[in-house]
Amino acid sequence: MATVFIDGESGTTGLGIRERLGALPQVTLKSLSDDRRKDPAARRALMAEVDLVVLCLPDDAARESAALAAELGRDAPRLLDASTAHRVAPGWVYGFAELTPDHHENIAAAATVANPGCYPTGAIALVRPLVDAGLLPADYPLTINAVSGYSGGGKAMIQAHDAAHGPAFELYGLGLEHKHVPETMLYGGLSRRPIFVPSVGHYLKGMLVSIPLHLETLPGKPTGADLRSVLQARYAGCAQVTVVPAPTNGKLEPEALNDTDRLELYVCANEAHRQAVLVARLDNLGKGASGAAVQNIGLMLGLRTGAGVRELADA
Ligand SMILES: NC(=O)C1=CN([C@@H]2O[C@H](COP(=O)(O)OP(=O)(O)OC[C@H]3O[C@@H](n4cnc5c(N)ncnc54)[C@H](OP(=O)(O)O)[C@@H]3O)[C@@H](O)[C@H]2O)C=CC1
Ligand SMILES: CC(=O)N[C@@H](CCC(=O)OP(=O)(O)O)C(=O)O
Repeated sequence: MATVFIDGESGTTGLGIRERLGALPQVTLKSLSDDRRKDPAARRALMAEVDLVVLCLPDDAARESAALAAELGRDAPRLLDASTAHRVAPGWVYGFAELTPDHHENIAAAATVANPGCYPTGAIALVRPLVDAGLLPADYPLTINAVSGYSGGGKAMIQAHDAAHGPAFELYGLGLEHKHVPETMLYGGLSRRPIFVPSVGHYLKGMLVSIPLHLETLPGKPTGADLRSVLQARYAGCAQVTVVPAPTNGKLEPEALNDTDRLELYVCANEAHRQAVLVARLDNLGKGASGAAVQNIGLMLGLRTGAGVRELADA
């Protein structure tokens, strides 16, 4: 039996993890009472009792919590951080299990794992195999467009949209400093900073990440089918990631994978115009947050969660 403490269990991501872990008989969840859940001494004491702590906190609180765990020295539990605080930090393993064919082994062996951002999950899944295959140069001038449901902004944005019927659609991050760009570059294998244009719609959850490409500008002038076969080869056998044929009606909407932990990848190409758009679809609270976290918890604790990657799924 493995013991887990979710620090921030009443937040959006924490609730999703708690719900998923509640269905796993091999895991016992430990909690603090409401009046003690922000008390550093109480959090550190509970950390000493468990195998794994999941941080579902704002970045500053996640750094504070990781420091509390480090104070326990040899008794420190393993950590999985859902925030942005440690995603490109030295010593932390990036928690995108499908990053490379054997990356799930790095997660399984790690003391500290950083769960990916929702947008980078889609962008890295599309880009990294193409960079590794030499079809997309690391310094290609990429643009990444994306739309998310408002739950991506946590409790504050959910309350704002629920209370006041927020804007139907809004571009944001137009200062071009979004917190997800560093991890997208590092784990996407990109040397040139992509232009990232996120947006949020007046719906709860569901995400599309899309990347336009001029095929003639890529090395070897590939077809859309060439790009698709690289993605298919990379994700063959992955339980959560599927390469799907382009929609025949030319449409994709963001909510189709809601309440699943799946990620769908598309290559939508027009060979006459030599243009393509890569698209990733996911539930930002599923594979974009809590679903990925439970996949990583399963790898770290050696549990069968039904969310395996290749060998783990077959074990
Ligand atoms: N929502 C999403 O789609 C995704 C979110 N994330 C990341 O996960 C993390 C959590 O996000 P999310 O769940 O959306 O955020 P929420 O705002 O929904 O929840 C955050 C939780 O942390 C608690 N908290 C804040 N400060 C402290 C503290 N000092 N000590 C203990 N608890 C504290 C809050 O308490 P209180 O209830 O009192 O406010 C709240 O319950 C963030 O870093 C976010 O960036 C990652 C991927 C996707
Ligand atoms: C709609 C919305 O506001 N989305 C959030 C990202 C959500 C998320 O992924 O947060 P992490 O960085 O912790 O992964 C944003 O753009 O800041």
